[in-house]
Amino acid sequence: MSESLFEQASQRLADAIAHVDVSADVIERLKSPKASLQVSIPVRMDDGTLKVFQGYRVRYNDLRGPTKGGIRFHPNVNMDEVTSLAFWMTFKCAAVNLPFGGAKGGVAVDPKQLSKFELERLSRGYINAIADFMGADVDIPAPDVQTNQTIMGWMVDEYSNIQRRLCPAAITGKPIAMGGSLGRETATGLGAFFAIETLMPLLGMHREQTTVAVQGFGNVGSAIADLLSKAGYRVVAVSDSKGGIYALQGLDVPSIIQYKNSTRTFQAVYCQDTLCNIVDHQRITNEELLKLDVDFLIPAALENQITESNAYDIRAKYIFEIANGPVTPAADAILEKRGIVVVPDILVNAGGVTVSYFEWVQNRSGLYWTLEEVNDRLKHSMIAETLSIWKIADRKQTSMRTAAYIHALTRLSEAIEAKGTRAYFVQ
Ligand SMILES: NC(=O)C1=CN([C@@H]2O[C@H](COP(=O)(O)OP(=O)(O)OC[C@H]3O[C@@H](n4cnc5c(N)ncnc54)[C@H](OP(=O)(O)O)[C@@H]3O)[C@@H](O)[C@H]2O)C=CC1
Ligand SMILES: O=C(O)CCC(=O)C(=O)O
Repeated sequence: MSESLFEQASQRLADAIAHVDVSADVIERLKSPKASLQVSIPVRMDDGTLKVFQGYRVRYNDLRGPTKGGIRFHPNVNMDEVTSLAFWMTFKCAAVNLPFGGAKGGVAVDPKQLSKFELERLSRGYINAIADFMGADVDIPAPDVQTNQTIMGWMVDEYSNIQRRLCPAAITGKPIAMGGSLGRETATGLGAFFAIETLMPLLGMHREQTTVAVQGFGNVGSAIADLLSKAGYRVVAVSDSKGGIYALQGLDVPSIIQYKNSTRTFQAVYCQDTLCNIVDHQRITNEELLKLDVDFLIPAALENQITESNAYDIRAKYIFEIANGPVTPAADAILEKRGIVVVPDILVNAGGVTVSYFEWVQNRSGLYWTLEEVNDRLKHSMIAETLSIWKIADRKQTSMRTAAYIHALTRLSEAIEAKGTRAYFVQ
């Protein structure tokens, strides 16, 4: 029988434990989620029929602070996936030293099939169903796959209505007009950019000679492609759920973003040489994109994209995981043997939750920051944590992933030990 996603995720912890002096209590506390909730969400559809959707929220661990993590709307959402994502959030928040634990949520739905009003009713219904499970000091949701600022706006409004007071700090990634932070929308991409730029000199790489392929062209994929191409990297391939586009001489990313925003698909881009400003571009599949001969491969879509069945075909020199969990543990082992360096999700994509933290701080203090302030703080944090993880990998002779888990586990262990054992745990 194949392993569940959560069993795979847990292996990352096992790899790190071998390198850190942590007590059996700490390991035991981190093996399972603190609380998991599954809810049925009845939604009145525009045609008058009633549909019930399944929603999930998992609070994995709150020993470093209230739990934090996004909400995903996707047909494949299930408890195993949400638990894994909540586990990764726990280690991500600790890896970049945020005073948060980890959580994640989602609804099994294809939001592309819903009207805007149906989507709003579903979003409000989800919050209604999990309202007792969340809050600014308990659990703070945010956007993830196929959710965005608008949806967070409906959600925070619904939560505030339930509480009969404004609760901006209960959800981050909101519209600016509702207390959202400047810079949150681009934060995941920008955080990844700072991590990459920090590593460039250490890897002996130069922007202009570096080719990049990005899988996934949503919030984070389009942002990182744009930032890298503007900084002089050669972005040669991008893709969305329908397939990708490749041009050896480099793509005109801003034109593709504009086209994607107006059509929601790359299909049109393939046929629009003038819009892409490229002559020799070709259409590729997502599987082909992963196997391109590039310097940097950036998975920015979903988990389990690089597995033992395609890991031997990967030709990139470095993989920067912006998606959560795009490389399986079995693939990791193969890539490591082949000398391909994987820079892990819990570091590379931590910019989003970092600016979510800044949003929460601003909501609670009532003092709002400039975009420059937000981005400067993000930059400072990403550089510091990337260098710490790089140094651990060097000192302990481990992969960057294991180093990131060692870094996070050390902080989690301190929090767990500091709390001590409550009397009722002792027989
Ligand atoms: N949003 C955030 O702040 C954060 C996101 N992440 C992670 O980044 C990843 C992407 O999230 P985000 O950008 O927000 O999500 P979006 O929904 O904005 O974008 C997802 C992108 O992936 C594409 N996609 C979906 N399925 C596939 C597939 N099978 N092959 C290739 N591309 C596919 C989508 O295509 P199409 O456009 O056709 O739908 C879309 O372009 C996720 O793993 C998420 O957990 C991590 C940290 C923070
Ligand atoms: O911004 C947040 O709180 C969470 C972002 C998220 O879901 C993630 O990092 O995977």
